[in-house]
Amino acid sequence: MRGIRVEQRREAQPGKVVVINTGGTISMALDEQAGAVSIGEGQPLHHLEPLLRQYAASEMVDLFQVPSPHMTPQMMQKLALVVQGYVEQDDISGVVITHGTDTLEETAYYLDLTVDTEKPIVITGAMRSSNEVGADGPINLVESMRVAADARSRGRGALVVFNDEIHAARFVTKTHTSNVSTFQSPSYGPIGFVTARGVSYHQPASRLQTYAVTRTKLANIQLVKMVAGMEAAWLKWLLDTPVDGLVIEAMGAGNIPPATLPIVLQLRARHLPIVIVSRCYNGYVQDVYDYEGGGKQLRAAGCIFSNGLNGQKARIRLLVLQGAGIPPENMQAHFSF
Ligand SMILES: NC(=O)C[C@H](N)C(=O)O
Repeated sequence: MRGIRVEQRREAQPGKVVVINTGGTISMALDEQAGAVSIGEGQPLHHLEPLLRQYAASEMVDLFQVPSPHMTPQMMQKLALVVQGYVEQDDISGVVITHGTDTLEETAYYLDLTVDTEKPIVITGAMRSSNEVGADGPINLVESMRVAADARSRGRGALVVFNDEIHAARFVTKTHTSNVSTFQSPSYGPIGFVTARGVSYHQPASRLQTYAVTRTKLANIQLVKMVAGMEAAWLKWLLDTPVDGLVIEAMGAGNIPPATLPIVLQLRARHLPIVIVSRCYNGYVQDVYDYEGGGKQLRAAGCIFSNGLNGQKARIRLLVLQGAGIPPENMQAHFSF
């Protein structure tokens, strides 16, 4: 143990790490009798504060107490403002956020896109609740603390720390319903590891553009997944609903079933921004196919092709871009990064 702490002190930044709790399994407990996991009363993670202080000066605050399927873009926006407020304080060197894992990647990506700072922002959670054998919450929280307190974590945007791995918010996704190694970055892998001796990165720090969300009313962006034999009727509601944008999880390299194409063309005729991503979890979408519903037709209709983001993250990106007032004609450039 002493070795870990010595290494940690050497790399720690002078300031304090703020831990912001938002809920999730990390702050839940298993009720043996009911056989179900649920959110507890009070301040579930505060008993860990003495442990966390062994690694860095810290302060813990409770913002939300929700399971992450209850998370909304409005709550993400509120969290981003709170985080921005903390990172602008000189005595704070980084922020850790505890969050449910189901939508953790969406919140992480929202923060990555909107919080303007070089300071580390780390998001973590747990797959096993606090009183289950092998609970992973405490170790994930301690490791997040070590990452947030480490000067080498600066300038990397929002990071997801889970199961000894450090992932970039842009690439990471939840891949397993129950395994503690659920967070993976398909195609890219983790950008670093948390080891017994310290925090280690195998990629240089890189930070992409952030956006100031200036519009108070968040855009209404829908996400639709294409399936074999999909008919127009499944999409017709989009013509009667006031939506601000649409993300289509298309097939393969970016193609849709022919019956759905007329609806997409009608939506484009109304200048609705439509972002194409793939159902595949590896690779980019491209306009390579020239058949009914093929990528070439989607591109010709002015659909935006995204660079390897999954559907839920492309939705967050479009939401942020609209919130930042990026004009529709510039959207493609902001999806080609
Ligand atoms: N492991 C978890 O945190 C899952 C939980 N359903 C949540 O996202 O809040």
